[in-house]
Amino acid sequence: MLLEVDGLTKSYAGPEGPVEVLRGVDLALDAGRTLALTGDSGSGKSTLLHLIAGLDTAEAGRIRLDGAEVTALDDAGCAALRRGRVGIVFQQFNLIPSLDVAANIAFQARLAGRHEPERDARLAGALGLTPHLAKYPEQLSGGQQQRVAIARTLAARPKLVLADEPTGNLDETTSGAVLEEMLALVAETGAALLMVTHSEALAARMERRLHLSRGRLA
Ligand SMILES: Nc1ncnc2c1ncn2[C@@H]1O[C@H](COP(=O)(O)OP(=O)(O)OP(=O)(O)O)[C@@H](O)[C@H]1O
Repeated sequence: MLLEVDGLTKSYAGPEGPVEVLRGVDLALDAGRTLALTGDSGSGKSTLLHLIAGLDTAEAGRIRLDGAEVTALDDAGCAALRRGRVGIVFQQFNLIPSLDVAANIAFQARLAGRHEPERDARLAGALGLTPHLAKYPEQLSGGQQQRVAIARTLAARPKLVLADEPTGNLDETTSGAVLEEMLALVAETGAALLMVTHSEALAARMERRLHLSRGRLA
């Protein structure tokens, strides 16, 4: 199993004491599989993705990813895991302002030691970024920046893609292209895809769907 989550619990401080957002979440995802994660706004979907990526810590429970115990790693260990094996497409694009689009797309693949210029070029073409390769992030629209962030993640060929509403700012045609590229990565490399989405059409393209409600997945 590529990803196993057992009994994950997470609370945040609220005005009247801790509020439990996740109350014992269990999840298993195998390599080469796709899973849609749905749930109302504020149900804890982003929180779960952050915990899996090792960007935040849980109070209880266990996350195992590709043989590593994420919940037992320190910050440096989590960073190394993300660099090598996990691709993150979150709502903050985190592009590097001093690098042009081409260098932003190549950045993570270079860090992971897996840079292939032909792959970058193909992704840029598929996501409509070829005319923008020499531009800087500040010269792009929100949707263009989002596509650069997606291309950067897919260029690095991670074993697990964690995507939080990856097509939120995109029109239907571009959303379709993004989904096709994510599914192509799954088909080519056996990556697993865990996608948070409010879109019925996107969720329907995933093999499985889980709904987060009252702190639990069903
Ligand atoms: N750093 C934080 N401190 C306190 N509360 C937080 C924090 N982050 C999230 N929360 C709360 O935890 C709950 C879950 O938030 P989360 O962002 O995981 O929801 P979500 O399902 O991803 O929502 P959306 O679909 O609107 O993006 C919300 O009630 C939110 O207010």
